[in-house]
Amino acid sequence: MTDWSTYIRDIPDYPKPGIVFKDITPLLADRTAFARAIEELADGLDFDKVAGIEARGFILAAPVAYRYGAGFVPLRKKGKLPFTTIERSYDLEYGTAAMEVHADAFAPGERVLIVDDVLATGGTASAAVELVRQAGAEVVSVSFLLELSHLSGRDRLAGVDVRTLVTM
Ligand SMILES: O=P(O)(O)OC[C@H]1O[C@H](OP(=O)(O)OP(=O)(O)O)[C@H](O)[C@@H]1O
Ligand SMILES: Nc1ncnc2[nH]cnc12
Repeated sequence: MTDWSTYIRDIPDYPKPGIVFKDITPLLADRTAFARAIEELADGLDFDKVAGIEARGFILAAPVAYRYGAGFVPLRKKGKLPFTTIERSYDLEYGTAAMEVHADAFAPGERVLIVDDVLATGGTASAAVELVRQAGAEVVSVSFLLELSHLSGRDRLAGVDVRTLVTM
């Protein structure tokens, strides 16, 4: 059993006063912890593609796709994708944003695993689920390194299979 919390540090008042930012860079920098995290984010799941959420989600989602022989699809912040896109707006713990995916990113019915680093309010992840479904694919699961349980993000993912490696 890995004690993931030893690799995640608290940064108070970042990026705004009152927010305790969970910094995962110590975990990423540790070869054993990083490899285990990639393994455990998707262990036992059956999927065709991994959709990664910009930006920190990309760091995890692309290695998961490579490790499990799946394709990778970026879910990007508005204005970054060059082809025709589908868009969704969402709220964050510290602001609002919009997310896009290429309209042709998935074949109809493809099985998709969504990967991100942190589940906080669930605004980002629920927008990602809607976006992937709107693009014609099936969301098999959403996997996170870390869940901030006091923000109740799981409530916004009701009916979706959710996996988190550590809860804080
Ligand atoms: O559950 P929520 O309240 O939606 O918050 C979680 C999201 O917030 C962070 O992303 P952020 O938008 O800060 O972007 P970054 O990955 O580019 O730093 C994090 O990486 C998640 O995507
Ligand atoms: N407190 C937090 N720390 C790191 N990433 C986050 N994303 C949303 N809230 C966050």
